[in-house]
Amino acid sequence: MSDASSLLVLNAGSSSIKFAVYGAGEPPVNHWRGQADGLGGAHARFRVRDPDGGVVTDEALKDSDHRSALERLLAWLDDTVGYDRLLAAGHRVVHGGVDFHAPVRLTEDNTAALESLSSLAPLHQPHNLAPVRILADLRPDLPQVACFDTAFHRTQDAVAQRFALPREWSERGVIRYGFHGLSYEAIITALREAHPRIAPGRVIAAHLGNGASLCAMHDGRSVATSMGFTALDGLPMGQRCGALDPGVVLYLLEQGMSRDEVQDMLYHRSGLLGMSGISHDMRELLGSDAPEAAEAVETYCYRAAREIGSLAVALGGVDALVFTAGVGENAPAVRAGIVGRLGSLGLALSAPANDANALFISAADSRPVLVLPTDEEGMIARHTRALLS
Ligand SMILES: Nc1ncnc2c1ncn2[C@@H]1O[C@H](COP(=O)(O)OP(=O)(O)O)[C@@H](O)[C@H]1O
Ligand SMILES: CC(=O)OP(=O)(O)O
Ligand SMILES: [Mg+2]
Repeated sequence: MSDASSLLVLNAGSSSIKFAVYGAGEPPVNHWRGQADGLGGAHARFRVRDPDGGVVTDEALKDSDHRSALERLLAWLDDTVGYDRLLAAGHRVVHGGVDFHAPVRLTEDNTAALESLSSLAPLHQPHNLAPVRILADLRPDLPQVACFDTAFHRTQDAVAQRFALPREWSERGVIRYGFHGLSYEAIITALREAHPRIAPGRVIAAHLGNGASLCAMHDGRSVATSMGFTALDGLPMGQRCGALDPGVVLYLLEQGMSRDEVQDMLYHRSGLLGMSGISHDMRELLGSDAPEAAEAVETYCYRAAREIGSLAVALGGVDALVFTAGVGENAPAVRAGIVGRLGSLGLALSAPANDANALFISAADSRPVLVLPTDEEGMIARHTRALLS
């Protein structure tokens, strides 16, 4: 495969389709990134940027459904790289369940199998897979590949994946899958390439974005992670509750809430939004002087620090900590609120480096603490290329 051919990468959500276009050489090189957002609303837009952030296209979408957005994207690709130059589409699919441990070429059968996992990732799975169906219809000859958020964690020991439930349920796939695996793989790949002394060590990565989780890695392999059976577990997130006493769910049901109402509350009305009553957006909470905003941020940092302590035990110590994703890459106050609680692990920040969002933000006498941009799309491009060549 040559760089003259292109790979399309899609990360589709409920109201947006994020995409990136790569040259198909080794390694794939990014040419454009973009998104169709506001889908389903009155102000859907289609935007494309070059790798320097320059705006290539920014226009309103006449029709705001996912199919129209993909039609616009394909038309733009036809004009830009040409129909024959597009070799494949690689998709982020959040849940691979028991059966999918590595990227796969999508067929009718495995697409249906992945759709059947939708209740395990209601925020993501149906939206990740809708474009697969639409593209299969619009471009039946285009190979499509699914890359899973869960796959990277399948190397974990059984003890890390087990719930303390009756064995029959573990055997039926009720285990800790873990998510954000493409992001953690991108982080370990970046460490291997630029910081080869850190990569093989005991590394904890904190992916703090809309969803948030932690991953403990040793020798570049996932050892433990904070998310479990679904992407609700672990850290409090923008709108999701994170780890919760399961007795709370029973109590809510007993109080007369329906299953769907409980699901809506835990996925959409909890986390930073629920605690603050103001917003799910960390930027807004950090800029607010309401005490509820400060309490929500404090709980977020406290819980992340506690969970980092738990992962440090799973690793038998920690050699480096990496922050990534929207909050991790851009919010010095959150990093300070977390690392300020981790002195007992030998971790401390340099305030000026942290405030500058520098690559290394640790104090001189601390183990390394880094800020690294994640690149889920780049990882998908690499997997898609590898699977097809
Ligand atoms: N400068 C910033 N300060 C604080 N939080 C930020 C900043 N920039 C982005 N964020 C947070 O990052 C979150 C989005 O993270 P991101 O990784 O882009 O999410 P996703 O890719 O899952 O949609 C936003 O909800 C916002 O709260
Ligand atoms: C799995 C998950 O939570 O993903 P995101 O952070 O994109 O919502
Ligand atoms: Mg994300």
